[in-house]
Amino acid sequence: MKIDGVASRTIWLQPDGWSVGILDQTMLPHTIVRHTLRTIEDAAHAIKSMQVRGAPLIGVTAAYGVALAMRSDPSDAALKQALGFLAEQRPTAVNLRWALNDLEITLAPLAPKARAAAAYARAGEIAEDDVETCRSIGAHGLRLIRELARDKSGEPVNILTHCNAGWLACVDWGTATSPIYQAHDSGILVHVWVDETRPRCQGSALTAFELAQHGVPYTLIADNAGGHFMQRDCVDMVIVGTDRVTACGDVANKIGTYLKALAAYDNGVPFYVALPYSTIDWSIERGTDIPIEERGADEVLRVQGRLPDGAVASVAISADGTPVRNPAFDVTPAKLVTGFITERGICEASRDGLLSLYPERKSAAA
Ligand SMILES: CSC[C@H]1O[C@H](OP(=O)(O)O)[C@H](O)[C@@H]1O
Repeated sequence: MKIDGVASRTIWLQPDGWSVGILDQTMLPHTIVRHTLRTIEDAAHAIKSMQVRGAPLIGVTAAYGVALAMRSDPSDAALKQALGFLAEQRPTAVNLRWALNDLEITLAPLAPKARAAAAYARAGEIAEDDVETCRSIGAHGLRLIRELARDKSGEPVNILTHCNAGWLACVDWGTATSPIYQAHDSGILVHVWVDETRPRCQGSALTAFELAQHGVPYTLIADNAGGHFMQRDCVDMVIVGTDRVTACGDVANKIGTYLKALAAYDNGVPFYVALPYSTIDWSIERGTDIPIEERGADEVLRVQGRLPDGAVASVAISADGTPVRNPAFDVTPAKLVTGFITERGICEASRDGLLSLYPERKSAAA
């Protein structure tokens, strides 16, 4: 996608052929800052600090983190240490484990001297696969939006989304936003209700930013307003992303998603989850088995913003010493999900639904 009219991605291999560039998402929307990752520690910090975030992008960053580690020390011990170190950075998005498993399978059989080049090649393949996968998610999701548009008599299709499952959560296109971009680009009138998504405000800081850059009409709303707009027939569908879907269709996503799913269910609003194959965790069935990341208190106690003089600052919004819990994700049970939008098509949120699109998994899922 584009930033100020210039084609941009969230992560890229630098011209030197080994260091890795990233867009620092903790500085958006106020400033565009790009960093260079030169070590596995840089990659781990980028994931942990949420300079890069979003399940697919976390996976790609981890893959390049392994490549950086292999450039430094390709030994068996170093490979094992690198995989374990990166896996510790964030627990919920299954793409992190998926990518690390992929790199382990790719690199373990190789002679150490061959590992760095193979790791960079595989990380690049994973990144390019993510671009095509997200484009395909958009093509399938476009069909749903086009069907809704038929009944709108020239009015926009109103879509609510939560957090950021946009191109900033991936390498390009996004998951939840890809159908929106493709509908907009094909001339279908769309409007997006953007949940601000406290406490990290990925909606107000990231989704609003990328939709504005693409010229997609949107309205930023408080997280607590979504149910009200659904009740007033202002929402035609909900599309969110996900960090992990179980083999039976339960969905882990940014905290607050479950509440939106309840409001959608109560108001008969279609609730879709967009995801790539790499976000399906075939090893677990129940959403309650998904590890939920607990993040620091300051994310709730403080907000970052731009001062009148343009400087970006963090300010406290609660009294010092306020006790905080900060779960970063929640789990939406499959029964509240209308369907999944994947790179292979659309299916119901169930084991059978997922296996209808991924039949090669039937033996493993038995
Ligand atoms: C396409 S994955 C997007 C997914 O990841 C976000 O979490 P975070 O910003 O903490 O990495 C959020 O759950 C999005 O739906």
